[in-house]
Amino acid sequence: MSDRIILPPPPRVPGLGPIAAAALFLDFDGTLVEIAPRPDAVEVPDHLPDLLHRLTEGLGGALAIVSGRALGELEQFLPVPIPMAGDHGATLRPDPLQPPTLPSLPSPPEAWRARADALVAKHPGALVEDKTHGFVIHYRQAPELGPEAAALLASMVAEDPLAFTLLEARMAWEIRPRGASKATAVRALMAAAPFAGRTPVFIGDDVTDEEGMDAARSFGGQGWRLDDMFGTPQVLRDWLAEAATGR
Ligand SMILES: O=P(O)(O)OC[C@H]1O[C@H](O[C@H]2O[C@H](CO)[C@@H](O)[C@H](O)[C@H]2O)[C@H](O)[C@@H](O)[C@@H]1O
Repeated sequence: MSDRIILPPPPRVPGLGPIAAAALFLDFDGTLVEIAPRPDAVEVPDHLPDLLHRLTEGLGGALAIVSGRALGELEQFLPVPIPMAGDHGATLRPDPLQPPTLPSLPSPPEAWRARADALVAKHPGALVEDKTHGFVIHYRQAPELGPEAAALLASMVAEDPLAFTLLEARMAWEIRPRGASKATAVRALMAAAPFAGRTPVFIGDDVTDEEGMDAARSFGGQGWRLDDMFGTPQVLRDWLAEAATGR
């Protein structure tokens, strides 16, 4: 793999200067692709998988998708051999040719999931999404459910606060095990080649990305919010395409 890409400044902050020897950490939903009405309705532009593959090669392998999505879903949306971390860092696949590593983490009791199902059943359009070690209540199609979903999941986490935490996402509430986050994913990836020693740049759109951004900063790198630096996923994709040319 070559190592020829120098990241250009983001379009909204041109004074930032180019970044050589970068390691790029990219969030998926709302960052690489536009938010859709449902998790399964996301549209991935045809050119995006190949673009990410070329970028990864040009960065000497140091690009990873770091997402709240389950790894299997990421692999379907982006069927290219690049490093990935799914489930908010609970599933790591640093080497795309090796099986993922699954840190030992708790999973919520079945009864919690059943209570979430019962609530969602009363709100047409809402849905529950399963994760390897948790689940999400999505209320984008049933906005009135937001506060009740938050209260229900908060009451569950209060039953076992050492094992689980509540995460607010975009029109969604999620139960996640403690011990995994986008920060743990960045730290694990930065511990070894090809990421170690590079300048990490984490790009995300959501409150769930803040931990990944902070982790990147702790390695002397940068955490960029999509809104501040690019504005939209389309502008980010254009910037990635410019970076991939290596000029
Ligand atoms: O870490 P990310 O890659 O940003 O993933 C965060 C969550 O994204 C998905 O939900 C969000 O996107 C959906 C599709 O655009 C949207 O319908 C939903 O309202 C958003 O919350 C995904 O379903 C979750 O599993 C991810 O954790």
